[in-house]
This record gives sequence, structure tokens and C-alpha cells, in this order.
Amino acid sequence: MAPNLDSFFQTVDSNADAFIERLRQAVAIPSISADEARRQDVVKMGMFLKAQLETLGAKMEARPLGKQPGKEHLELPPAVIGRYPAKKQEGKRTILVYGHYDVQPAEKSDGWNTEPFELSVDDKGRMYGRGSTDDKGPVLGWVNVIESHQKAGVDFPVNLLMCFEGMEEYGSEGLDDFIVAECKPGKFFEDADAVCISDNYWLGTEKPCLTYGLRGCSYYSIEISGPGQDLHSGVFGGTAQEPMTDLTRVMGSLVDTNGKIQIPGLYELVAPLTKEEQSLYSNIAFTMDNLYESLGSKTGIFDKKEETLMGRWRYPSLSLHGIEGAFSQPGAKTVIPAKVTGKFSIRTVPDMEPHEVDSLVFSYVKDQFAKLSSKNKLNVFLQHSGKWWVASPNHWNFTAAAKAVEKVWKIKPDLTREGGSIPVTLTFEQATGKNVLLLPMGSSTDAAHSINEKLDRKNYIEGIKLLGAYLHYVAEEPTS
Ligand SMILES: NCC(=O)N[C@@H](Cc1c[nH]cn1)C(=O)O
Ligand SMILES: [Zn+2]
Ligand SMILES: [Zn+2]
Repeated sequence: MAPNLDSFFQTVDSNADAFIERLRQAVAIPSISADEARRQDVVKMGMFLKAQLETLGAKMEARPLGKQPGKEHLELPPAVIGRYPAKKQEGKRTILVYGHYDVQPAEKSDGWNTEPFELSVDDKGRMYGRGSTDDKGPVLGWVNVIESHQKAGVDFPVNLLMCFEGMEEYGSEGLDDFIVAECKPGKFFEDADAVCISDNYWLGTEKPCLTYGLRGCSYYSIEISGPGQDLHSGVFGGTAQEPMTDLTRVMGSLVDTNGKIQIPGLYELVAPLTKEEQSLYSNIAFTMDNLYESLGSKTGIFDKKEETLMGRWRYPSLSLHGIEGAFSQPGAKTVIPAKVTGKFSIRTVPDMEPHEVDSLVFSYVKDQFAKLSSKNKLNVFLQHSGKWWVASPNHWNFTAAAKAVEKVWKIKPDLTREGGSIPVTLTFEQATGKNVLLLPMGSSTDAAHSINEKLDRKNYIEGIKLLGAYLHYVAEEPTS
């Protein structure tokens, strides 16, 4: 029997302003995991979340994850874990949900139209702010679901286990071992029947999706050093070998303008495209205009949607991210940087094994540098890596989510994969041995990681209904 969700939905609608206020408070905490100076804010955000859930009666714990690898002076932010209702309801399914309370860096001077850490809602209901869609909106979605059930007087349909981390945008450091340990018998997550993660996006702006695949991410640094300190280019230019010159040439050799990775052997690690898989792409509701809208330009590599989707989901990509130590301020400083560190990452796909990718990368970078015959020094290393994940959508967890989408959005969802990475997804699948579903709240134009990140009010409020409806359907769905 379909669950009666009317009073829950009405309560979400009548509390919408309070839920937006909750998001405003969360966005105001600059919980940037990549910035050491913001570590206290990351912790503050974790404590904010814990307090909100405790007020609603959830049993919460902030679990320490130890020191940050490579930065032993820094404590990792805690895993905020919880259970709602506090006491297990026997005979009901247990659903484990995951999200992250850290965010990507953001400065107004990057080009934001509004202050990144002040939620700013425009007349079209677009709620701008760092973390609004990635991932504070979806994480607070679960909090709002609990509150709406209480206010509506509706019985909570499942046992909810929660796992919220503060280092996702920095490779989920410390979390894998914690999850594995907590899924063991007698531990916090032992009785999870299925897992749900809301931390990705629709392909366009109109049609919701359920996601069953992610690319992995292997993130590298190339460090090149030479002079003992930064130099005056008038005094030393033409007489010193310059680290930045070497670095840009090595970085420029990694990938071409059309995204083709230049590292020999890399594409040989990729699973071949089958006829069956090839036929899936044309049925996905996605257009080149969806791409151009979210890209903010028409500078896509491919002209066809199928190639674009495959380029995003099932082939690897290599992106250059930045150079630490390089001059990047306005003006015309005539400096020769003494040491520069180039950052790039490779999004990996089935069947690429991260350690095989590493060894191809390291030997290619070393070869390219050797070709320069430079007297400078090279050090190339992996910062972090997370493996790709592809699951089966033929499972009651996905069936329940599809019913919830139809109930809330009045349309059947597309089944999609995603170009981004959520490193712990695979860890949850392996540690629990249960199905993992990605259930996105935001849309393709949300600009996660970019300037002017936003979440549409409609996606937030209907998204809260979707998460709640999913819990009701998943409670009733027969085992598949
Ligand atoms: N919303 C998920 C997300 O943005 N994930 C990050 C994960 C990551 C990997 N390395 C650094 N961060 C992503 O970039 O896909
Ligand atoms: Zn995220
Ligand atoms: Zn992110």
C-alpha cells in the first residue's frame, strides 16, 4: 500500500522558511576542509549539525578520526554519527545515510556576485552560498525530514543511521578505516540494510535522477624546485633555470585541448564499451543545451550528447587545477618562484586500478622532466585517491527511491552515472555488503565547487519531501 505522505508534505511546506533559515546558519560557517586556518570552522559545523540533531532527540556522537596524514599538527574533524530514533525500532528497516559538512574554498574575489558564506536568495528562489548544494542542503535535508515527522505527528518509518564527515572535499581522509570498523558486528553501523547518499546532481534542471556510478579520483602534485629563494627576474632571468618553466612544460604534456590524456598505457586500463552499454546513452534526458547552460558557454569538447555523457561518466579525464607557489595576484610582479607545485587529478573509471594509474603517471612525469635536461629537482607524488564505483540499480533500494521521485516530482527518474567522486561510496558498499543509492537533491546549474554555487528553493524543499518519501517507500518495499 502506498504510504500516506500528505501531512508530512504539508508540514515541510509550512516550515520551509525555517528550513531555509537552518541552511543560512550552516552556510555562514566557512567549513573549508582544505584550509588549515579554517579547521576550527569545520569542527564548528560538525558540532552545529550534531546539536541540531540532538535537539530533535537523535542519539549523536562526534568520533575523533586522529591526526591528518602528512600534517600531524592538525586533528581531523570528527565523524558525526547518529541514530534516529535514539532507540532502535525492532521490525523496521535500518537505512544508513551519509553526507559531508565540509565545503570547497570560496572567496568573494574569486568572482562571486554575493558573499559566499552568506546565503543570498534571489527573486527566482535561487539560494546562493558555498555548500548550499554541496553538501549542506542535502545533509540538512535529513534533519528537516526528522523535524517534519515530529511536527506532523507521523511515525518515523525506518531506523535512520547517520554518518557525516568533514573531510570529503579533501579526499575523505581518515574515514575509510572508521567506516570499516563501525560496520563490524556489535558496532554502530552493523545493522544497516541499505545506504543512501545525497551528494550529487541532476543531469539537467527538470528531470530528477537516481545514480548508480561514480568516477574515482587520483590527485597528484608535481613539485619542482631549484633556486634557494624567489629571485628577481631582471637580475637572474637568463642565468637561472626556472622551476615554473619546467613545471608548465611538464604539466602541458599531460593532456591535450580535446581532453585526450597523453600518458601512454592509461586508456588500455579502461573497460571496453559494449553494445549494450552504448545503447543506454541515447535514452537519457540530457541535451547539449543542458551542458551549455551548466558550463556557462559553448566550449564543450564534443557536439553529441552521447559522447558528452561518455566523456563524463565512462572515460577517464585529466584536469589541471593550479600551481602552488606561483605568482597569482593582480599586477606585474617580476619574480622567479623558487619552488612551484603543480596540482592535477585524474578521474578514473572501470577497470582502472589506482596503483596502476599511479605508476603510469609517475614514470610519464619523470620521463617528461628528464627530457628537459633541467638542473632543477622534481618530486611527483599522489595526494589522495578514491576508487570508481558502479552498482546495480536493480535493487529494492532503487525501486523505493524511484517511487519517491514519482510521488514528489510526478516523473520517472533517469538512471545515471556521475563524473564526480564520493570516495566513501565504495567503502560503504564493501563494508556493509549492502546496496548503495545516490539520491541527488540539486540540479545541473548549481555550480558546486565553482563561484556562485546555489541550490534552488524548489529543489531544497521538494528534496526534503523526496528524502522523507524515500524512507517511507524503502520501509515498505519487498526485498528484491
Ligand atoms: N559532491 C561530491 C564531490 O564534490 N566530491 C569531490 C571529492 C574529491 C575527490 N578529491 C577531492 N575531492 C569531487 O571532486 O568529486
Ligand atoms: Zn559533495
Ligand atoms: Zn564537492
